[in-house]
Amino acid sequence: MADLNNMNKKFKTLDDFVGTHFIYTYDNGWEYEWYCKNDHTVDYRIHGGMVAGRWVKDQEAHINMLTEGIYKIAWTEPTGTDVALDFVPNEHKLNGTIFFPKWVEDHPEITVCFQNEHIDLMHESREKYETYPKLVVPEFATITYMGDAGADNEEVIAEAPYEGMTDDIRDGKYYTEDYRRINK
Ligand SMILES: C=Cc1ccc(O)cc1
Repeated sequence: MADLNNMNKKFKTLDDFVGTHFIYTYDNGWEYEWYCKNDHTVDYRIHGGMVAGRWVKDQEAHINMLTEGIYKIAWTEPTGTDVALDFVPNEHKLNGTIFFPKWVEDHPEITVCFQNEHIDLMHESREKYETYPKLVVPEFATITYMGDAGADNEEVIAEAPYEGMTDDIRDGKYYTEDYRRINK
């Protein structure tokens, strides 16, 4: 049986981190949901902030354990946005830095979609609009949910975010005991 919301989980190894599903709120109020799908892939959904509504599956990422229980993840996106996350899950916190190209700051609505179905539009937009100056957003975040979804679970991030979704997940109303979606 998978642990749905295990805020007491203790992280030691990279294996402890892979397969974990997190929800967290940045100090600027932006709420994100992020899944370490395997040791080189992440899925995520954005619930609050400049690009709320955006969701992404199968983003390639560099995922490393820096020292016991501390993890660094970095990737570059089809939009040209770069992301670096430092997770300290045993303390329920992380530090994230997002480097947005100017065009995403100017036209965030273009990126608010299920990106996997609009990769060409992301590539066209990053050529068409301005890259610089970049908008750098460095923030600490507080983790409000940690679930053991297991690796390569396609049901974790499988639909667009909706109002109240993160409450449903935290309240145990969204996934079954074996971490499948309840309402499909
Ligand atoms: C732009 C993507 C993104 C995903 C997760 C996160 O914490 C910050 C940015």
